[in-house]
Amino acid sequence: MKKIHIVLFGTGNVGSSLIQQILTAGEHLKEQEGLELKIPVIANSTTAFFQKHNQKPSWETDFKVFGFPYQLQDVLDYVREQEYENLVAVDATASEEFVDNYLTLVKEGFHIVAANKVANTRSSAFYEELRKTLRKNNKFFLYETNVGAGLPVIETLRNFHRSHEEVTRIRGVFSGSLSYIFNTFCEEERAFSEVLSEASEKGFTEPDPRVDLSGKDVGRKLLILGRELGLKKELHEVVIQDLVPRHLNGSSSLENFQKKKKDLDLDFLQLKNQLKQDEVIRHVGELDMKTGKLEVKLSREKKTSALGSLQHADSSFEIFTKSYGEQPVVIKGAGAGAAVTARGVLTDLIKLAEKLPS
Ligand SMILES: NC(=O)c1ccc[n+]([C@@H]2O[C@H](COP(=O)([O-])OP(=O)(O)OC[C@H]3O[C@@H](n4cnc5c(N)ncnc54)[C@H](OP(=O)(O)O)[C@@H]3O)[C@@H](O)[C@H]2O)c1
Ligand SMILES: N[C@@H](CCO)C(=O)O
Repeated sequence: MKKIHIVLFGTGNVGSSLIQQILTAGEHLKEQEGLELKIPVIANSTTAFFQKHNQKPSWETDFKVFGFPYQLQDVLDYVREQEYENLVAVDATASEEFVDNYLTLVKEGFHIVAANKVANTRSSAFYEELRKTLRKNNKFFLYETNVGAGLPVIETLRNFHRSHEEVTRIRGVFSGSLSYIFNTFCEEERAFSEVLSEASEKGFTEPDPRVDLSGKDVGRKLLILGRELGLKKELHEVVIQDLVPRHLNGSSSLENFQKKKKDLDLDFLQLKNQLKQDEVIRHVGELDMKTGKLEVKLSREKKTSALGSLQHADSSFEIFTKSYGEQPVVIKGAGAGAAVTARGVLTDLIKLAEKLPS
């Protein structure tokens, strides 16, 4: 039986669903994959919990009762002392700062599986250094859920790139939360801020929903896909339509934004009122490999079009390549949500295990 030891950072929507899915899939993984996934350490931003035995369904209570304030070094010391084999750090945070730990984690013997998009969208220098450090230490970094949650977008693109298939363009609705927000807002007579709150409650938005509304989250996804295809770009080069009013942007607090988010309602209502009867608003990302342009913007689409007819929190990625010609390869489905994202992380863990010795 192959054993993987997971140190989980982040116990929010994605992290907690992942624990539940690993617990539920435990016997199946042992029987079908010959794989045992253990989670000896669970941590959020302030508290860590060292599980002396395997994880239990009661992990949340244990986390509250036995969790303690920690530094990363405490975790590193603990896992070294336990001599765990096949260590994996799962980054289910949205933290910019946590990514500062990646190089240390790799040097300390961890593979990394990340839902967090930050590492892949920092400077090219960091992007390269991380990959160099991974190679030098024979470690793997998997991050399928960085784009399209559980949808196999990165894997598909990587397969095209590896087989020398020329990807010319990718267009689509890259954001699950903004898909839900505009699908609902255009369909129903409700205030924009109300729909935004609902998307957050359903776990579709980033912890700070302005990361979605500002277009930064989709900008990141475009950059991640572009870099997979060999494009040398930085996040600041993505052309982004920012939907956050200036007085509520990153220089004001999240609390202030939550208090005043009704300020968004009038502008979006006016936008909706300008639509023709057969039109809807969609939040669209475009990556043009020929010009190297990456763009995030709102677009008026026909209700009957592929993007106009999207439902729920569905994303849709239209991938144009040389061999497929005018007809794109389309990957479509839930683009956000704890369950689908956690399933994508779990799939990455299984793929990682296949690469490791027994
Ligand atoms: N939700 C989705 O549909 C979806 C889809 C694809 C990818 N993702 C990505 O998945 C990640 C998590 O999303 P989420 O919805 O689960 O967010 P969330 O519910 O806000 O959870 C974030 C978790 O990260 C923890 N955290 C923050 N900083 C940390 C640090 N420095 N060290 C350890 N833990 C830290 C938080 O702990 P505290 O409570 O202590 O702050 C919290 O437990 C994000 O990067 C997001 O982009 C999400
Ligand atoms: N906030 C992101 C989560 C998935 O990355 C979205 O709405 O698409």
